[in-house]
Amino acid sequence: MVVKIGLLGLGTVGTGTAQILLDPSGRNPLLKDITIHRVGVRSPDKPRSVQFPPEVITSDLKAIVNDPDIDIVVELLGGLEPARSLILQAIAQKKHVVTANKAVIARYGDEIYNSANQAGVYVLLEAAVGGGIPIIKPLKQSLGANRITQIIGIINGTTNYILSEMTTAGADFSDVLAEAQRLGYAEADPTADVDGLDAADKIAILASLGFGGRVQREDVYCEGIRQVSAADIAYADKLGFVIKLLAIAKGSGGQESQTLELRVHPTLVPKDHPLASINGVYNAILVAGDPLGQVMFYGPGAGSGPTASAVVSDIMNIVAILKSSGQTPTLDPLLSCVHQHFCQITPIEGIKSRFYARFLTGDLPGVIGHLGMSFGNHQVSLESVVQIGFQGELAEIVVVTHNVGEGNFRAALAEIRTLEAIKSIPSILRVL
Ligand SMILES: NC(=O)C1=CN([C@@H]2O[C@H](COP(=O)(O)OP(=O)(O)OC[C@H]3O[C@@H](n4cnc5c(N)ncnc54)[C@H](OP(=O)(O)O)[C@@H]3O)[C@@H](O)[C@H]2O)C=CC1
Ligand SMILES: N[C@@H](CC=O)C(=O)O
Ligand code: NA
Repeated sequence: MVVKIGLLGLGTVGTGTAQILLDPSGRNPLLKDITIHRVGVRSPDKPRSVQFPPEVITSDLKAIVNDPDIDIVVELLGGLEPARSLILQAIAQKKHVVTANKAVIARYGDEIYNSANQAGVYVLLEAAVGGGIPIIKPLKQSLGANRITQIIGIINGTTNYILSEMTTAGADFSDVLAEAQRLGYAEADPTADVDGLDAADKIAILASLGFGGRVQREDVYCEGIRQVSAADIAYADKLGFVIKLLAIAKGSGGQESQTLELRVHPTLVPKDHPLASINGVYNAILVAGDPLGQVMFYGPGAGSGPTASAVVSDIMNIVAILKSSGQTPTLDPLLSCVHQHFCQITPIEGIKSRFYARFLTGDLPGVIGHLGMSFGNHQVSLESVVQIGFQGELAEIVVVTHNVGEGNFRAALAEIRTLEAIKSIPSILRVL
């Protein structure tokens, strides 16, 4: 039995996927039973690094999802539309779907999985989070015996690449972003990477799997890396931290958790923490659960080959099922998406964390005392206060707090902004 693939998209990930499927020697024998039947792109005449006969390539994507010969639709277009409609149409035609599209799944997962469960088909998405790192299937299967309490990850390769280059080479933000785009790591619109939206899509998916409920994408609190400056990277270094864009999901009771913390923001990570040494396009996801303790998944989080490796593993899973049963009478609950309810998410004001804040002040006696007083007025206790240097006439004071309520911290800052000596607060970051 030969399984026929309809490949939607032949860009960075589509090309990597085609390259694996067209070169099966030395890989799992299942790959020899897969053929790329049709390929859908925007511009069929564009020169490509993988060649297909002209009749295979088309810009008519609807014809692919409706083609009765195709068993599995592999959606590697990106963006919300037409990707969402094509996935739904493929499901309606009772085709299995493999996708790398976290943006669509994070927003329309509810609609897509309800349709897929009704149609009795799989929608697999290993490539959507962590690129080549196996994380979706481990959360669905290998870690299923645990009560998951935390998922903390560096899950955007582009921003990790940018922050790493800014830290090690003192490189300029826009130059590094251009290089990440050239290397195929960034989204078509890199705003999704830089503003933390891509990481927010991904943590919504991971939280849903780890905590056994669906997640509304708009409930994920999200800050990107635009406000992270060379000065903050240097101060963090002096204080024993590196700055990383972290995605965090926490719940106290595994799948019975009443509420979840769900957030993405640049974070000062202690240099001895396992996530501190994850650099470049690499991603890492730390999962904590009972009775497992902690496990960390690490590897290339973006790029053509690594992401394609995850796409093809999903295709192989479906091919193995099709070959062993000839059909899919009931969906395997460890591979499909069975949960129905939506998780409650704690608003960011209700979350406790440590903070780093940098102040530019007049170089006057008593400034540090006034700062300490204002923090104290709002029950914000301080771990350290240091005056490290000057910017022109202004003194630069950096404060790191203990674990405090976000609401208390914001109230203290509001009071501090009214102090005459405080000229500006150029950065406020959270500390792990
Ligand atoms: N790049 C990466 O490292 C990773 C990407 N992903 C995800 O994988 C997916 C694909 O990303 P990537 O390969 O980088 O994207 P690219 O922009 O490199 O490729 C997109 C492909 O889809 C085709 N396409 C896009 N829109 C349409 C449309 N409306 N009609 C017809 N064809 C269309 C393009 O056609 P044409 O070639 O003619 O322009 C192109 O072949 C995205 O969901 C992304 O988030 C996930 C993990 C890592
Ligand atoms: N743009 C994403 C690609 C993979 O999901 C990233 O940089 O991580
Ligand atoms: Na993955």
